[in-house]
Amino acid sequence: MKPSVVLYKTLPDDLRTRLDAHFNVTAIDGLTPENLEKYADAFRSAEGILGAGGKVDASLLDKAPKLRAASTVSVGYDNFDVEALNQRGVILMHTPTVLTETVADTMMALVLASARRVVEVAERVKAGEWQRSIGPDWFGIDVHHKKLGILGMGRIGLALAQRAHFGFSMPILYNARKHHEEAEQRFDAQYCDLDTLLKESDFLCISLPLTEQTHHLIGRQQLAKMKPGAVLINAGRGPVIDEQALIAALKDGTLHAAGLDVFEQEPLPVDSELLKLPNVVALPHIGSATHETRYGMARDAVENLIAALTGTVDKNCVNPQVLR
Ligand SMILES: NC(=O)c1ccc[n+]([C@@H]2O[C@H](COP(=O)([O-])OP(=O)(O)OC[C@H]3O[C@@H](n4cnc5c(N)ncnc54)[C@H](O)[C@@H]3O)[C@@H](O)[C@H]2O)c1
Ligand SMILES: O=C(O)[C@H](O)CO
Repeated sequence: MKPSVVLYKTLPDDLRTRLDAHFNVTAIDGLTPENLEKYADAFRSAEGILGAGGKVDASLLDKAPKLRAASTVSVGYDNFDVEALNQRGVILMHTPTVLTETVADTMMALVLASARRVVEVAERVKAGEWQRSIGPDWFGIDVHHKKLGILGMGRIGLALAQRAHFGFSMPILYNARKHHEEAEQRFDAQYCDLDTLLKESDFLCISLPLTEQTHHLIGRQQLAKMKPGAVLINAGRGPVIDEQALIAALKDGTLHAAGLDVFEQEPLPVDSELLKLPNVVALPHIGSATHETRYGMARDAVENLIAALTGTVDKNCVNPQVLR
């Protein structure tokens, strides 16, 4: 008999067909409390779950006693209680690598848009304000040759460093849990502590995961240490930055601008102060959102679940210790 799985994200037709060939699939539209109750039988018999978003914690796992594998269509897995998965021997699979270059493109787009005020001035053109040659009130700041600080030199940080080094002649500074030899050798990236990164970066780009250690890592004190007129970019996870402290730093001119793909609350509430600030470029968590990359992530998530439940896991596993 095919293993039962709960699918909580819509897949492209060919990937759904592939999933159906391996599993008895119950498709639901998200891990809402209502769906957990409505599809209680499906969760009770599920050996696998596949989807994106929603909390997977002990209370959900208690409803799925047969669960052996969870496959997320994302690289970030801060919405999973990994400790609870480990205790129950559940493998967690994710989709690193396939999205790395696309997310680095998004970060570079945020760097350029924030520095050159692309969104703000384009809106002014649409509003009919371009009536004569523009003056300094439309100008931005240069990107090329400025210092780019990367907080979180992992897969995405490295791909961003490549773009900044070769494309924009930017010196690279970085902070991470350990030295990144490839970044140092290929892009002449210099490791430094967080304080130095804050003080010296013209552009501080965050590509960190959300963990207990990174939650509000950037708060009032850290923002105060940043170079006057610096630009802050975040495409890691929203709660890495204390959003109220960021709003204050943008309002009092400590920062030139911010380019944000992620927020403490998503979707960003429409009454957020951030949306009232002209020096904020706010994107709706589109880091990996291209047709090609979102398809690749869904494909990898399907293959990950097939490997975890019916084959051999040799990559993309968050907690390989469970397999031993
Ligand atoms: N905006 C988006 O759509 C989007 C898309 C993909 C990933 N992300 C986010 O980006 C994160 C990074 O992805 P990745 O593939 O580069 O991951 P990765 O694991 O390759 O890199 C993470 C880096 O962060 C560093 N790090 C972790 N904790 C740290 C700490 N306390 N202090 C300093 N450095 C620390 C690690 O050393 C590593 O260098 C994901 O976890 C996810 O949250 C966002
Ligand atoms: O972690 C990721 O893959 C992206 O943020 C999408 O959730």
